[in-house]
This record gives sequence, structure tokens and C-alpha cells, in this order.
Amino acid sequence: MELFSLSGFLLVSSVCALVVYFVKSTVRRHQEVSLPPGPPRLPIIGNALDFPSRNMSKILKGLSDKYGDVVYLEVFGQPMVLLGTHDAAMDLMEKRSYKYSDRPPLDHELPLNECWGRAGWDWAMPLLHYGSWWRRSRRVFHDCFNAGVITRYRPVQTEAIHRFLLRLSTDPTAFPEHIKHFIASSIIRVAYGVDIDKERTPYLAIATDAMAAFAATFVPGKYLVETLPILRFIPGWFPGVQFKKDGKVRTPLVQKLTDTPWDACMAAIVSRLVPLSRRRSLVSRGEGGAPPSVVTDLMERASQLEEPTKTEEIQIAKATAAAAYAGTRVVRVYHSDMIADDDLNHHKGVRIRCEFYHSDTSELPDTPGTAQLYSTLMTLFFAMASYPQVLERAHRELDAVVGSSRLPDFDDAPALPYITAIMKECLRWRIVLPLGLMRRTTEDDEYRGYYIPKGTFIIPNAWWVSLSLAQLLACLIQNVDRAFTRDPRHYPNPEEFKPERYLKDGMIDPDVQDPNDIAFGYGRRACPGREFAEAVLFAVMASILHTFRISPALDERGMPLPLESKMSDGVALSISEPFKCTIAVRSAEAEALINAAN
Ligand code: HEM
Repeated sequence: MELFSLSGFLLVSSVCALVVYFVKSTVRRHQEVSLPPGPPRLPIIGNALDFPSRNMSKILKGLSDKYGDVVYLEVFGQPMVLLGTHDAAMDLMEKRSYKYSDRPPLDHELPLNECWGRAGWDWAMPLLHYGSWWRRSRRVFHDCFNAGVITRYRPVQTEAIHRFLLRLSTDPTAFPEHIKHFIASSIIRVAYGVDIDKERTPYLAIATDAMAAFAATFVPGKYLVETLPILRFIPGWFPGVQFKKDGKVRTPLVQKLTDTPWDACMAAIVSRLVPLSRRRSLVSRGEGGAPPSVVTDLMERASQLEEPTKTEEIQIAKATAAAAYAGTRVVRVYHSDMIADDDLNHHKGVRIRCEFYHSDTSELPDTPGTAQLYSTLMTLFFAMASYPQVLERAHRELDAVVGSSRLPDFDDAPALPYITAIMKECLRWRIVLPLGLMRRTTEDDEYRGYYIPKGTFIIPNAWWVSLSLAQLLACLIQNVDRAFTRDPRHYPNPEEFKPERYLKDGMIDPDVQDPNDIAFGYGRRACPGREFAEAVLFAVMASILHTFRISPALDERGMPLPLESKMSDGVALSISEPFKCTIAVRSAEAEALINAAN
């Protein structure tokens, strides 16, 4: 009996131990793989109601404040993770870039996509999947826009800067249009070798149409088919199948964007009947021919390849030039909702919503490839009018280094750290893409004990709202970066425009976190146009500051008007509303320099 009760006791205790072990390990496993915290989800639609279609980065910032720097959301079954700090973005998008570098899928990968509106954009690098085609495209883009190569574009960019200064001195009130024209003309010249100031081309209008089509298509949740893919099977003639009708009209607009300047460039190459290599040497000797452009360089390279690589490389070349021409704009509207309802346009019978940076009466078409550069330059004008002491210090540095006998140049960068600091501060103070560009994970992952499933969309939110005292204390206690560009430990008084924060002993201080590392994105998908953008921003900013005074506009009694910059409320942030400021050439010498350069 005793033997029985002992063995029974042992048996029961072993079973109990096993049960406890099983329960404990299940709970631990559950804890280990639990999803990050986030707002409660409703059946089927999940967090669709928490996911804003306007003021996106501001509202998502509210979620990060409430749930922490890794927030889980699910919209119609699609997992999404919102990253609220630079630390988290670095940990995942930079250090684990190999699994965080995909982009959300395009519709054309799904069945029956004959005429769905997103078709036509499959060439655009910002939208490509993380795979071999993207890798090849990225390599080609890098070959055309890396720090070593971009110096070749400097002569045409310098010319564009000088023309911009002349326009600004002649008609300073139209400064937003001059900025747009400057950026578009220099990028089109770099990409295709076409001078839009001298040749009449439809390129700007084509890009405007294509971008309007893009903006109208890539609005999250606009078409029910996105959430109910089964609708793809409904024939186009069926009432209410708007996405197919829209797609039929928009796809040719997008094709024009890639084909028209490319075809013209090809025709020019053929008509000149001069081998590309010969033409380049003629140009370098100043004996005529087209200036070097991305297209001529890539065609020359492709001409030395064998099929089928040759055809593929030409395809990539075409996409690369178009990405420079329109890519930055694509980046901007990809998950943008900044299309105001009153900006409605009718295009070829289809109602499409156009995106404009400001609601002025400009006759200039909205230009391609300009979004981030445009916004950053608008920030410069706003900051200079608001912070006269910064402008004065910039003038002092430029007078000491460049002097009154010449205009600044790209090569002056190392000797002008304060101007470089102004550029960094513009990129930080009004970050242009606060939500970066959405990524998608390619593998299951675990981060800080949370499970992040494969296929999750990753959204970094570098929104620039300042921290409350309580939030700041929480950051200090947890030792995490908060709000990326607004972290007071890296950027004391973050709301202040203070370029000197980047300087130490008259040089750029390497110990201050570089805001450009945030503004241009993370890891393998970080902006490949960064060096190009930084160089051109420096050169144009130095030239503006060297030759102009910028101050608040005056009222009729000659009193300074309060400066107000209305920010667009979408994903991509810019000082989109026009603001008034007084822009005047600094001196007779500056005027003479501008005139002499043109
Ligand atoms: C102030 C200027 C600019 C800023 C702040 C900026 C910022 C960005 C950001 C945040 C991304 C997304 C990176 C990510 O996924 O983490 C991006 C991607 C990209 N940018 Fe820029 N950009 C600028 C100018 C340019 C210019 C001038 C070009 C072209 C010459 C360019 C071409 C691209 C391309 C092609 C991508 C997609 C890269 C990929 O998906 O692999 N950007 N940019």
C-alpha cells in the first residue's frame, strides 16, 4: 500500500511538474513571441480607424508617446510596426537591414492586373522589391550619383545656380518658383543633358501629369480593391470598378515620363552619329557635343555589353535616369495624403487629384524630382528671415573665406563649416520625409522580446514635435532617443534654429549626431541621392547667402510682419504654404558678381 502510495505520489508529482513546466514554458514562449504593444484591434478591420489618412506623422507620434517606441498596428490583417525613436530605427533598419529592406508589394504582383492604376510604376527604384533587380538598379544609381562621379555634373549645376541667382535678383518675390525651376532644370540636365532654359521641351508638363497620376493612385485606402483583392476579378465594364478605369488612363501618363526624354536622348545620340566615347572626349576638350549626362554614360557602358545583359542594363539605365528626374517626387507621394480636396483636376476625363506645394498663381508647372530639395531650400529662406543673427554670421564667414571678388563654389565646403551647419540644421529643423519610406520585413524577427512577423510594414516616425517634460524625463530614465530630430540630448533647444550646435573649435563637431543620417533614411535603402543632394544644397545655399539679404516682409508702415510658416499636413513635410519675406541683393559687388556670372 505504502509502495503504491509512494509510486502514486511520484507519478502525480512528475505529472504536476511536467504540467507546470509545460505551462511555464508556454507562457514564457508566449511572452517571448508576444507582439509589441499597440492600440486594441477591432475584428477584421484591426486598427484601420487608428491609422490616419491625414496628419499621419503627427497622429502616429501620439501612438508612440502612448505605447512606446515600438508600436504594433494591424490594418485588415496587415501587420505594421511603428518606430518612434532613432535607436529603434538604427537597431532594425540599419543593423538588421538584411531583413528590413523590402518595400510593400505593388498590385501588379497580384493576379488579373491588366489595367489597375498602379501599373506603370514598376520601374521606380523606391518601390522595387529587395531583390536582384533592385540590387542592380541600386548599383547603377550609385555609379551615377556617388561622391566621386557627381563632381562631373558641377559645371552644369554651377550654371544653373548662377541663373537662379539672376532670377532671384530680378524678381525676388517669386522665390518659390525660382527654386523649383532651378532644381528641375539642373536635374533634367544631369539626367538627360537637356537644357530646359534653352530647348523647348514638354518634360516638365509630362512629369507634372505623371506625378498627378501617382498622387491620385498612391493614396492609402483609396480603392477598396486594395483591401479586397477579390474585386480584381470584376470586369472593367462593371459599374463602380473605378480602379480599372483610372488605371487605363494613368498608365500611359507614367510611360510618357520614362519614355519621352529617353527617346529624345536616344534620337539625339543616333542623329549625331558620333560614337559616345568620341563625343565625350570632344566635350572634355570643349569642342562641342552634349555635356556628360547619366543617360550618355549609361548607354556608353551598355554598348560594351553582350545580350541579354545589354538589354537589361539599358532598361535599368532608363529607370535610373527617370528615378533622378522623378524619383524624389515618387518618394514623397508614395504614402502621402497631402492632396487637398480642393486641388481637384480633370485630366482626360478622369478626375485626379493634383498635388501642389503651394496654392499660388504660378504659371510654372510643378516640377519633378524637387520635393526634398525644394522644401529644404524653402526652409533656408524661412530660417534666415526668422534668425537674423544666423544670417549675419553666415555673411561674416563667406566674406572672410570667399570675399567679394567671386561667387562661392562646391569646393569651398571644407572652408565654410558654418554654411554646412546651416544646411544640416535646415534638414533637421524641418525634416522633409518624417515617415521615411515604408519598408517590409522579409523574415520573422524578435526585438526587445517582441515578435515582429515576416511581411510587417515598418514605419519610422521622425516627426518633429517637441517633447513634454514628462516625456523628456522618461527618455533620460530609459536612455532612449525620442523623436529623432527633436531629442534635446543631441539637439538642446530643438525648436531653435541653431547651426552652431554642429560646430566645435570652428569645425564640424563629429560628436554631434548628424541629422542627415536621419533625414536620408537608414541601411541598405537609405537615399542613394544623398551625396548629390548634400553637394547641391551646400553650393546653392552658400551662393544665396553670399549675395542676398533675407529678412521679414514689411507692412505699409515699414514694420516687420510676423513670419508664419504653415506646414503641409501630410506625410511628407515641407514649408508648403508660401510665406512673405524680403529678399534683396546684398551689395553692388554682389550684383556685379551675379551679372558677370550670367
Ligand atoms: C534633401 C534631399 C533628399 C532627402 C532628404 C531624401 C530622403 C530620402 C529618404 C528618407 C529616402 C527613403 C530611405 C529609406 O527607405 O530609408 C529616400 C530614398 C530615395 N531617394 Fe532621396 N532624398 C533626397 C534627395 C534625393 C535626390 C536628389 C535623389 C536623386 C538624384 C534621390 C533619390 C532617391 C531614390 C532613388 C530613393 C529610393 C532608394 C531605394 O528605395 O533603394 N533622393 N530619399
